[in-house]
Parts: sequence; C-alpha cells; structure tokens
Amino acid sequence: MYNGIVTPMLTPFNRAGEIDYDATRLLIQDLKGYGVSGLFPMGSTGLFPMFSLEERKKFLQFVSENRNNLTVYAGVGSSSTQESIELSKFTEDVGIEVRVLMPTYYIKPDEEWMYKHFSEVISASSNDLFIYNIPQLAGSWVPENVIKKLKSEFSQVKGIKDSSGDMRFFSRIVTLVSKDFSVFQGQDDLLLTSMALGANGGVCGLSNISGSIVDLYKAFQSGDLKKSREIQLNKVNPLMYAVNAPTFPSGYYYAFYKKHNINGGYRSPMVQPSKEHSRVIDEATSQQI
Ligand SMILES: O=C(O)C(=O)C[C@@H](O)[C@H](O)CO
Repeated sequence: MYNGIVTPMLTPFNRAGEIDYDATRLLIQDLKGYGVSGLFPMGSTGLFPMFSLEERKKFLQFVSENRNNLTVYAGVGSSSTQESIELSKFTEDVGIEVRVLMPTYYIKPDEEWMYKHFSEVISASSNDLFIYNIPQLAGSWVPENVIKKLKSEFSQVKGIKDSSGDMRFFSRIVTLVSKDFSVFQGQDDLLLTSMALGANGGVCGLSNISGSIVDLYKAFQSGDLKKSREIQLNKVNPLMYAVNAPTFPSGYYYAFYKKHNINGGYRSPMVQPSKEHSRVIDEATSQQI
C-alpha cells in the first residue's frame, strides 16, 4: 500500500541549464524535513521531456542513491515505448521501487495503442508501476476500462495518480482503492476533497517548496477537518495559484531558487518568471509562515 505525500521533484538547473546536483541534494533535504513519504523524479514538474535518456538515468540513479530513506517513484514516461522499456529496466537496476507512466503523446494513441504501450512497459521490469492520468498535458485520458484491465492483469500495477482535475472521474477511480492499489490526487487544491473520498494521498507540486501540503495531509489523517480545511483554503490554494501564474512549472523553480538564494537556471525553452509574477509568488510564499 502506498500513501502519504509524494513530491513530483523539480530538476534544479544551473545558469548554463545543466542539472544542479548540489541543489538537488538541498531539495531532498527540504522534502525529508517537510515529512513527505516519497520522491517522484522526472515527472511533469521535473520537465522530463527536456532531458536525454542518459540525463534521465543519471538523475534517477542520483535520487535513488540519495533518497534519505524515502520511497522513489521514477517517471519513465516517453512517447517511445522502447525508451520507457529501457528506463523501466534501469529503474530496477538502481533499486527504484515504483515507476510512473502516462500514455504516449504527440501521436494520439487509440485504446489499443495505449494498452500495448502500458502492457509492454509494465512487463519490462518487476518493480511496481503507477498509472499517470494527466490528459491536459499528455493529450489523452487513460480510460477507466484500461485502468481496470491493467490492474487486473499485472501484479506490478499498484496505483494511479490522477492529475486531470476532474472530480467526477476521480470519484469513480477512487473506488478502486484496496490494500494492493492506491489512488493519489495530483492537483494540490483538490487534495482535501480527494482524501475525504478515500484517496491514499497526493502527488503535489507545492511540496517542493512548502510543508503546508504535508501539514494538510497530517491534519486530515488525525481527524482535524477544521485545520485541514483551513490549510487547504488559506495556505495551499493561494500558494498554488501564485506559483502557477507564470507558465507551469517555472513558478515552482523560481520559488525554490528564491527560498535558498540560489542563482538557478531555466533550461530552454523555459523562461524565468516576469518581475510581476515573481512579486506575486514572493507575496504568497511570505504568507506561508
Ligand atoms: O509533476 C508531476 O508529475 C505531478 O504529478 C504534479 C502534476 O500533477 C501537476 O500538479 C500538474 O499541474
């Protein structure tokens, strides 16, 4: 059973646009301090499509070796099934427990294509796998019948992370929760609602830069609905809307660099947030204390 708050990690850059491993170490220390339960490198917030296969492997191995006793959920998404298979095998070689996989993208897959991608990648290694539903970025939904089919056919399939923001869809898939299958919410402002419906936790971008997400999770788990509602509405949501003012996910990078006074970079084509967006983010982060 997987639960808690998992961080879809930033991939910090230096000014030359290369991965900054010292800053990554600092990020992992932050996350351990906030009390997250897992690390999710090379997801959407981690900008996985911007990296070569070799860069992805090196970063995944670094996170696995510096995990600080946290569970590692490795993004193995690609529009190439062969690449996702290669990354899957690599995650097993470096001791990563969970893979995270969305449908292939750019060329829009029909259900048969989608099932073929998932089944071939799932079978490529024995470690667990979470289905990743994020239609607004991947360009296609993972249909409920495909989710149920993969869940029933492959013992590696241990959960789904839904970032669609569609609570009707979420309300249906959350009924799949069992001791062998977890359902995570990928949108921070829907975390409390989702946990009230039975979600096992969340994969929340804000957990890169604030302890409020874990505080919300802990308040709900302790039965303090009033406190969890206050955190959701007065801390999490305003910060989420502020860091998403600039194009996703540049605001998260700005906030992390600012927090640690790092002269961090933005790999092309990502652009540093404007002065106005930076001011909005600074104001929202100052309210978190
Ligand atoms: O970065 C990821 O991979 C996530 O899971 C977080 C994602 O769901 C964002 O919240 C989408 O806005």
